Amino acid sequence: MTAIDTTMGQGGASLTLPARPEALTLTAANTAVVVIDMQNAYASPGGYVDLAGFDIAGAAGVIDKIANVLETARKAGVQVIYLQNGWDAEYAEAGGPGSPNWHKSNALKTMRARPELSGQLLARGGWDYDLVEALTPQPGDISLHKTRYSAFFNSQLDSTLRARGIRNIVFVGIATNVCVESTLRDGFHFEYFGVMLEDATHHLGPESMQQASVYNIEKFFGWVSTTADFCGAFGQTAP
Ligand SMILES: NC(=O)N/C=C\C(=O)O
Repeated sequence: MTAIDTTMGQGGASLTLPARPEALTLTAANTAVVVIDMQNAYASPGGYVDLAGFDIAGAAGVIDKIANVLETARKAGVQVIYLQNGWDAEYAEAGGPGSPNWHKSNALKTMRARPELSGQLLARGGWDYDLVEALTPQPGDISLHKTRYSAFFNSQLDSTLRARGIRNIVFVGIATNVCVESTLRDGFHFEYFGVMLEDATHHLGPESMQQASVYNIEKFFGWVSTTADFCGAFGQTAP
């Protein structure tokens, strides 16, 4: 099958990333790895999603996969961009009762139900907001803050990507069916090619959520690949 060419003839050493439903031809320079919300809130016992009653057993497994992806990306000269989800310590950025976010956020709901947790969940400056230690950003990586599920909303992600000529976003992180999919969908509408590494993402809710996102992305919004294929393709490029 012919690969889809995302380089638009702009030159640079191109490579082919195996993906479904089509392989993609891209360059290290026109690609970024976007790490969605690998914070204690989403991946550590005692973090927000654990306290809110979600099963986080599968989260630990994606940390190692993401670490491999990031190591390969940095060596290949692919820009690594971290997103962290949350709000200021006073939760003004979360919106008040006039915001759907105030009503739907399970972090805010958990704190309302358990006032002893007030101020602890997803508040900038706290442990819950911090990235998991194993995925600490390295020199050259970019860290951005976001306040809603989509990393494109009210953030610097689009300008950061456009200023660097990046057209392809490789997604890793948590949660597949919430912030990863929301961001990939918005990226699609902003003309980015979104590729999700299915084994470097983890869902919230039943396993069928992961499968539904994979189907949605493969069929409508982007491409699905794996850690092994990403590392195989980019591991052979000189920076
Ligand atoms: N990072 C995410 O996918 N977050 C999902 C839910 C939340 O932040 O409440």
